[in-house]
Amino acid sequence: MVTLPAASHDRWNRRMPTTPVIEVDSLNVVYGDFHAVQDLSFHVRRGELYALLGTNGAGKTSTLETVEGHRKATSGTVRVFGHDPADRAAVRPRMGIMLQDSGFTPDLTVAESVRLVGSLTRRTDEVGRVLDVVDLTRKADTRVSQLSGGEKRRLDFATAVYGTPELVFLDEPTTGLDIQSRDDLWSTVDRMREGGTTVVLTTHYLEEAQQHADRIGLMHRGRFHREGTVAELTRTLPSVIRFGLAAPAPTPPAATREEDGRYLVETFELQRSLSALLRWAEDHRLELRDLEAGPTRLDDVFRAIGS
Ligand SMILES: Nc1ncnc2c1ncn2[C@@H]1O[C@H](COP(=O)(O)OP(=O)(O)OP(=O)(O)O)[C@@H](O)[C@H]1O
Repeated sequence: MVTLPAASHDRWNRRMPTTPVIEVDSLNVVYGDFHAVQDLSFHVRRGELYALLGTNGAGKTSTLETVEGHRKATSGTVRVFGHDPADRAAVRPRMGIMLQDSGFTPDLTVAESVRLVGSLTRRTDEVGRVLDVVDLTRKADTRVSQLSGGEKRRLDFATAVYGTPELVFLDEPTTGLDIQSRDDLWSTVDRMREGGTTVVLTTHYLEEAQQHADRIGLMHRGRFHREGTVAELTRTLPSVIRFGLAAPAPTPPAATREEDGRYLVETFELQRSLSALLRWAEDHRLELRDLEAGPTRLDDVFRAIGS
């Protein structure tokens, strides 16, 4: 079971100054008679990694498109570096956006595509440096149409890396990447953050959000279901102990049987419940098979939505 990165909250409290890079206040996005984003407010501070997560159709894309300046708010205010994001000249050179598909022209080479990022964003960088960071140096002269899915994703990442912008949006950044490429991407993001870059992340890989985010906004049906640090989001749910028993065995105390025949103990006192269970197993000379014990994971917070 995953152990919570206890450092996350502390790290954020210790190191993050309070200057907001993104300020969203009472944002509403309405499509026809459908209210997709409802009175949403959140701030992202300089240097913070903020993960906007949520159920399908929760309104994440609508929110991000508004913050990125691609969509107009129906009402409410959005400020990026203190500017209206529609003021592209003021905002765009300072932010890098890694979309789910950047839509690079298939006939351009990788190097030409990266160069194009520079001229479109008006940020300065060395094409060679960017290719090196996203590990595409060997593919510099390859056409975009000939890249593998993972290589295309790394080229998408170049849009966020080019010129090391102050603010980076990563939309499902690691989808389609192998483990090595994922680790490399996160190392690059970590290095950018050490230099002060602010990151807004959306992902369906909750473990990545749990591991890397300072704070999480968890959306459901246009609103925040919860918002806070990973620890704050998971603290309100009990920790869990799961194990199996060789039949026949007496029912262990405080445990419920799950559909797969394993037992589940939910507790707000993990250490005490675990030692009670171990004593019980010892007394009955029973083996607790595939014993797992740990705090609530972000997955469990998601599963609790609507329940
Ligand atoms: N242009 C549009 N016209 C009408 N409805 C829209 C439009 N764009 C989005 N919606 C609706 O608004 C809601 C929020 O959509 P949005 O794409 O922002 O959600 P999301 O959280 O990004 O979802 P997912 O995780 O499924 O990508 C959905 O119910 C969607 O069908």
